[in-house]
Amino acid sequence: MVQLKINKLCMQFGDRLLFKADALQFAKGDTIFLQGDNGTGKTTLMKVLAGLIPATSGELVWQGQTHTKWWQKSPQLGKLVYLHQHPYLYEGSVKYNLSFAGRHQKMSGKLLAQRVEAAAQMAGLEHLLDANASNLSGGERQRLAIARAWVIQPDLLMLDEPVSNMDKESRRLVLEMVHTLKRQGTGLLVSSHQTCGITALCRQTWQIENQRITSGPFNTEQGSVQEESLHVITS
Ligand SMILES: Nc1ncnc2c1ncn2[C@@H]1O[C@H](COP(=O)(O)OP(=O)(O)OP(=O)(O)O)[C@@H](O)[C@H]1O
Repeated sequence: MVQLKINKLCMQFGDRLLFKADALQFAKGDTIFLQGDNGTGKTTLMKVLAGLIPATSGELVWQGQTHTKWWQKSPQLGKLVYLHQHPYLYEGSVKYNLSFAGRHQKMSGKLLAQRVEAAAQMAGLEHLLDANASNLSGGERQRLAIARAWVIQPDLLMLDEPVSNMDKESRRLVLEMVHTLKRQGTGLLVSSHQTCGITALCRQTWQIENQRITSGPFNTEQGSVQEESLHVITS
C-alpha cells in the first residue's frame, strides 16, 4: 500500500506556530478534503508533504522510510504530485508539457503518446497541442497541469484550490480527469474554499483549526455540492 505517514508534525514561521498534527495518514485510495480558513496553512501543509519545504519538526514516513534529508532526490518523485493553484509549466508547447514527466518514467513511447493524446482530449486542449504553454489562459493552464498529472497517474495527488477561477466547462473537464484518476486508485488531497464536484468525491476531511490538524469522515451532505458533481459521480 502506497502511503505517507505524518508523525508529530509542527510547522512554524519564526516564532509563529502555524499548525501541529500528532498523526495523519494519506494513502492510495484515500480521498481527503483539506479544510481551513484563509492563512491557516493548507498550502504550506501540501508543500511540506510534497517535500518542497521542510517542517520545523516531525517525521514524514514514505513507504516505511523516514525522509529527512530534504536536499536529496525525493523518493516520492512522480508518485506524489502537488498542484498549486497557479501551476508551474515548462517552457515549451502543450504537448511537451504533457509528455515531459512520462519520459522520465518507465512508460513506453507508444503508451506515452496514447496517454498524451487522451489527456489533451480530456482537458479540451487537443487543438492547442503545439501552442506555447506560456500563452495559455489561466483556466487552460490549470487544465494542462491536471492533464499532465493524469498522464503519469501518480499514487497520491494534492490539488490546491483546483477549480478556483474556472468556468463551468473547465470545472467539468477537470472533474472528469480527477474522477478517472480516483477510479484508478490515485489518492486525493483537495483544498478548496467551497464544496465543488471534486470535494464531493472526498470521504475524509482534514481540518486545520486553532493551529491543529484533525481528521474525520466527510460526507457530501456536510456542504452543498454543486450540481456538476452529480453527473460524474453517478455515471
Ligand atoms: N515562507 C513563509 N514565511 C513566512 N510566512 C509564511 C511563509 N509562507 C507562508 N507563510 C504564512 O503562513 C500562513 C499560511 O499560509 P498558507 O498559504 O499555507 O495558507 P492557506 O491556508 O493555504 O491560505 P489560503 O486559504 O488563503 O490560500 C500565511 O499567513 C502566510 O503568510
